[in-house]
Amino acid sequence: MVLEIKYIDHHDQIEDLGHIAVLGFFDGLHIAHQALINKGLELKKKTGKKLFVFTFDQSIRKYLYNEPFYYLTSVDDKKEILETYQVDRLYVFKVSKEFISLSPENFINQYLIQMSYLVVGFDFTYGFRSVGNVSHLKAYKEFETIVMPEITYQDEKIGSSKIRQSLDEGEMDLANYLLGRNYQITGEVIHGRGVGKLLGFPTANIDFTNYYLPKRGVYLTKVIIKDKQYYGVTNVGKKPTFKDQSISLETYIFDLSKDLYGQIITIEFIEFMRDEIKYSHKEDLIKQIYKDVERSHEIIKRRNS
Ligand SMILES: Cc1cc2nc3c(=O)[nH]c(=O)nc-3n(C[C@H](O)[C@H](O)[C@H](O)COP(=O)(O)O)c2cc1C
Ligand SMILES: Nc1ncnc2c1ncn2[C@@H]1O[C@H](COP(=O)(O)OP(=O)(O)O)[C@@H](O)[C@H]1O
Repeated sequence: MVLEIKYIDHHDQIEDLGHIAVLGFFDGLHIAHQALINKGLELKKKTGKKLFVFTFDQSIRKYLYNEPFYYLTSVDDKKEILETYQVDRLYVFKVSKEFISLSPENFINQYLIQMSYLVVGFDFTYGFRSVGNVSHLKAYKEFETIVMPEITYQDEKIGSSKIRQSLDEGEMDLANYLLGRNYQITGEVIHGRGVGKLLGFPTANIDFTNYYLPKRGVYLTKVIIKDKQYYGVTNVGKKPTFKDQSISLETYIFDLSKDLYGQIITIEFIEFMRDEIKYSHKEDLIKQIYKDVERSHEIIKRRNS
């Protein structure tokens, strides 16, 4: 099903009447977010109404504090995931000074008053200074508000902070469990320094822009290129063996030999294998990468058996 995507700003109004709106920033679109979407889907099946998801183009908190935001899922990632859920439309609020100044009442009146159902999480807040909350929403008689309770994992709230923490620790099994899929980064293949080919391991360097990077080191990954799937070994890091200290995300892709520059590819992180090492001789790094490739084949076998 093709999902329609509409960006809206503080001038826009929503013309559709009587549908289901699931609201949230949804960074990660993890299993707790998926519970909200599933609730919306259940209502859609029961009532025949359309299912809309409302999200924001960036984190309002980071916008307020003027901090950079490193996301777990881009808007395009969210669109792709929601396509598998029979969501009819994705509305993306464009965060701006005017948008965040909307009072809670104006926010509801402008965008949501004509909906039949609102589905939100227990800690959802909205409107200027986030003063609108779920009890305010429940007071509206125009629509029914369904509040989804907190979902926990080992007594902790499942959320993007917990996922970021597991990515920081290289705990990919936990991160991927909480996400309900493998953590992935999609971006354009850009030029590196051309050293990879000289080492005998050409690597596709990805422009990861504002994505949250997992712990520095070497990973077994899956690589998706135009719907075809490969395995690879990915290095996230500063390549301490060399002088260049910039962080890169680069992958040696198995069973592939072609020019990838300019293509948009997806890297899925499966398992953290080791930390980055600073070698005095590049020959030792080459030997280590041979070992990484060998070990990654063993991991693939173990995981697929
Ligand atoms: C599987 C793998 C493991 C790597 N491990 C290390 C490492 O431990 N230390 C290091 O300095 N660089 C490591 N690298 C990065 C290489 O140094 C890098 O691929 C090379 O510098 C090529 O950079 P380029 O893409 O800019 O040409 C690794 C790369 C791969 C693909
Ligand atoms: N198996 C492969 N895995 C990754 N990239 C490959 C592979 N085969 C060919 N390439 C191509 O080679 C380029 C990488 O070569 P490399 O010397 O590492 O250059 P750069 O420093 O620009 O990344 C990739 O961007 C891609 O176009």
